[in-house]
Amino acid sequence: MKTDDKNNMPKVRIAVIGKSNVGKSALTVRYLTRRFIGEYRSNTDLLYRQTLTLNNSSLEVEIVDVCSCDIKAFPEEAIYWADACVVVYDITCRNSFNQASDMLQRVLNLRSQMTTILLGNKADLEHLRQVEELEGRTLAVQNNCQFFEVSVAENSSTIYTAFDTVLNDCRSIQSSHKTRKFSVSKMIGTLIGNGNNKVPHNESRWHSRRLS
Ligand SMILES: Nc1nc2c(ncn2[C@@H]2O[C@H](COP(=O)(O)OP(=O)(O)OP(=O)(O)O)[C@@H](O)[C@H]2O)c(=O)[nH]1
Repeated sequence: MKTDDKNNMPKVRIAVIGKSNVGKSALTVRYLTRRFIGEYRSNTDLLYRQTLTLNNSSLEVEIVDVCSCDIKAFPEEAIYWADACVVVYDITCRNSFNQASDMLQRVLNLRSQMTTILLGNKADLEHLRQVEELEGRTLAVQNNCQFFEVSVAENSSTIYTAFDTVLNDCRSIQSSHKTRKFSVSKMIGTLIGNGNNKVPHNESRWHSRRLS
């Protein structure tokens, strides 16, 4: 299990990706603070760190909010860094759905076992809808991930369900890795490596932010 070196607290890292303007920053800030920030302009990737309580235990959560990524500038580094990925689109923007579809494929090509969810945002704008809920659900099924439709603006409770699903899934994977690690000899571990298959990443280039 990934732990914080200082206090042994379990840690889960999440990458939030999707086309520009789908609400990635608003979603991240809403989840961590329950506040809605209407205009959130940023031209850099932001790394949020927060200690949360999940199932009565403390958990260090790190979320990288990848700014305006598209398929040409796919955030590979963030995908290798993270334990889980939240792919966001805007239900009023067909193009953002198409990009989410490409991104899902790309994520799963890089890390086929990664915990991934698909999230359709701006459900409050029903009159402007361009992507039916069933299309989102179908895309998620095709990519073997969970699907949620939410409105960050209206503070849908589904936002918290979605993130809790991700965190619970990551923690159970981390626990099973930990158990497995102790059940094989150090020699085998040395020979086969840790199986992370991760490329080096430079976390320091992300702007770090702690919200309260
Ligand atoms: N109506 C509505 N607007 C939303 C919702 N979520 C976010 N927005 C608005 O959508 C716009 C974009 O939100 P951001 O959070 O900046 O989107 P982003 O994906 O981080 O954008 P980039 O930083 O450009 O990648 C802002 O004007 C938000 O107020 C929502 O659920 N409903």
